[in-house]
Amino acid sequence: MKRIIVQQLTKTYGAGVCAVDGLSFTVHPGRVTGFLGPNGAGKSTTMRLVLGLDRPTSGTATIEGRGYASFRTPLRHVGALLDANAAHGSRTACDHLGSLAAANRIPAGRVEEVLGEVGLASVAGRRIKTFSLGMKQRLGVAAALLGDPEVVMLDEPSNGLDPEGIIWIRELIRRLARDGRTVLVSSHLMSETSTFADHLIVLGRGRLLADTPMQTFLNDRGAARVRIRTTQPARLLDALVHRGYATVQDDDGLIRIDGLKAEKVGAIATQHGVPVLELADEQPTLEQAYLDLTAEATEFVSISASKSLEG
Ligand SMILES: Nc1ncnc2c1ncn2[C@@H]1O[C@H](COP(=O)(O)OP(=O)(O)OP(=O)(O)O)[C@@H](O)[C@H]1O
Repeated sequence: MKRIIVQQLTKTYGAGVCAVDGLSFTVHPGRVTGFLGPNGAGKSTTMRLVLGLDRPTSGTATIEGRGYASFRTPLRHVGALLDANAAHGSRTACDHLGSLAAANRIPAGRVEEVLGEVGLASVAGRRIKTFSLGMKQRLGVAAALLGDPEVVMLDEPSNGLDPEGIIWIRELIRRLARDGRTVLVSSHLMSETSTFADHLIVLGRGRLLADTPMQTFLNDRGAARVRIRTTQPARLLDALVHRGYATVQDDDGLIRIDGLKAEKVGAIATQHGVPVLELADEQPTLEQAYLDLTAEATEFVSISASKSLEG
């Protein structure tokens, strides 16, 4: 299977905007690579450069060394969903996919197959302009899958999807990787990315901030945290605060302690004769780890967020 290889990629728009700045990374087959970064970090620009929709100012973005434009039937090698609104609204879903299939020497029967796969079989003859955003997203995914490509790139694929659609796209993404394909998926939704990504590439202001397995990213960035539930929270809180640990108590009596492991908290509880109902180390969330990494690289922070950063 082919890799996406980005080497020293730079894209400057007009006089001042450096959307992508000396970027190098490789997206490998057989796993899902989550592509993360704040608004304006350069994710879409990078994907557009891989697809030959824009020319790099310098550097290269290739499929195993070959530029996208050099493929005579590109959809049989690379499938991508970038903009769900890109399809002509006056065409039917079937016509739209049919013309893509013809241009890429893909058997016409494949159109019906992918429409079924994305759940649009019953609206195949409807004009695309009558589709909801979620339906357009599904059609974009159908176009990406049409040529049974080895490489799949999806930009915000769950945009506009209902809860059932979100589960569907997650499973589809996982399956594409299990098939051995090279899968790059951008998203702003951290909780969702953590359900499908094996590996992460994080951009900030056009530069590479991280290129790492997701579990390593979580372990390296997330602080240790324990949660404990007891019948005597006040007594335990007393003992913990006395030792100088930061604690937070939820309304339902659950206590969270930063910077400690469950073993240590259990020992303190035992020492003070506090009965324990629940005790566990908490896995750091992708959101915490990501915010920690990107705090300094965020181009568009809200006014309240920037005030709290200054404070
Ligand atoms: N055609 C263009 N002309 C001028 N500037 C552009 C153009 N396309 C993108 N940019 C700028 O390049 C930077 C990167 O944009 P890009 O859309 O790649 O970021 P992104 O990470 O995909 O953001 P988002 O998460 O908001 O989709 C931004 O500052 C953006 O304004």
